[in-house]
Amino acid sequence: MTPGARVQAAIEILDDIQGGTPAERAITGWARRSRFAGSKDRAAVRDHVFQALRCLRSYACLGGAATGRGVMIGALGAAKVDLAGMFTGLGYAPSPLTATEQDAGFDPRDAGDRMDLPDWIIPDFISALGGEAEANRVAHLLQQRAPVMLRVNARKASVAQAAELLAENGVTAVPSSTAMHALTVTDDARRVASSAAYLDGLVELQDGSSQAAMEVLEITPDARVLDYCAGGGGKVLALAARADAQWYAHDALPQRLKDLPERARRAGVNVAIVGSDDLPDHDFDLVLCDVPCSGSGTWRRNPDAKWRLTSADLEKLTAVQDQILERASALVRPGGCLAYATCSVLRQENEERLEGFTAHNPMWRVTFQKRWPVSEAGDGFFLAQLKMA
Ligand SMILES: C[S@@+](CC[C@H](N)C(=O)[O-])C[C@H]1O[C@@H](n2cnc3c(N)ncnc32)[C@H](O)[C@@H]1O
Repeated sequence: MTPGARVQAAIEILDDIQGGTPAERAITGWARRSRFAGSKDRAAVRDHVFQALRCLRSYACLGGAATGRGVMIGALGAAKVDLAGMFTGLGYAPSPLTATEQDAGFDPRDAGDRMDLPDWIIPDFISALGGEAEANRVAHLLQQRAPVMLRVNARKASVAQAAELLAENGVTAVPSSTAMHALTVTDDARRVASSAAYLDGLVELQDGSSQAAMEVLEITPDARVLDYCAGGGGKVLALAARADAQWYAHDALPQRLKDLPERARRAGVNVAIVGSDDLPDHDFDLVLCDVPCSGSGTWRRNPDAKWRLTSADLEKLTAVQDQILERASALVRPGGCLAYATCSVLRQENEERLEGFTAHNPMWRVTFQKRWPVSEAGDGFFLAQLKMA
């Protein structure tokens, strides 16, 4: 595909997304209809779409329209691409800009346009981040592509050994100060999944802030540790890499756990999967709740989510978070710990949930609480540890 044809494909996919189709489904649908597109074309089109979604409102201003075409005009203009050279109408390239389109763009003025956030969330976003300066900084980072980060499995390799092995397969990765075993991939992230370091369990894909959070949880030797919302198992695998304990994973949706056995095998650890009916009360030394959340600290990885989230969704999420805390707390043995984590920056999903929980359950107190900020080397993440008084 020519560069122009890739832009035209992105325009069509963005129109599909604006029409209500979730981004992943819109991209997959286009790829199925476009058998001529090779893997490099698919990656380039996906990159266009994801970057456009990160900056949907600001690009719509710059391009003068909130359509797929307007957004891509804004995106390419912001990237200083020669628009006349791209919008040629030749082959599958988009048609040339009309006179109206050439003059339609303007600089984003409103806060929501500048920050690329839905209007309804801006007050909460600013207050959660302690003021406009930090909110603008974070919003700006969410407009950019996220770093690709790896966690080196300390059971199998040092950070330096893992970086060396990755380099043999064409992946360049450098140590990150965000977490002890973190690497940031600086070149050819697409080769990670087929690299020997990945296939042999020396590295896992994991954001730096998640890694840093899993470094601070207290694990006593031989403890019984339950990852209550385990999903793909990223958190329990990070914990299992640093301590010897008995590891258990649970998820309300068991299909979410499907990759965990293979990931645990690669990592060289045992993680037992437990169903909801097989969870005895007061049985675990530590129960980690990495709860479902808005993902607002990770919106640069999943930018579609920031436009889909509504205030009603946020309310439903906080109700689920409360239910999880209540249920998970009953699984902790006397003297044990409960951990609560989100990848959200919002107070409603973090501090306010803990305030509500400890108000209803005064025997629990928060012993540790930390926010990891959105940065060049990590997503927004929140972790609290609670003990029974
Ligand atoms: C943030 S994701 C977990 C990510 C995972 N810990 C990781 O590191 O890969 C939240 C998970 O919670 C699960 N979940 C949702 N509601 C739940 C509930 N009531 N009880 C337990 N798990 C739930 C979801 O299916 C989802 O897999």
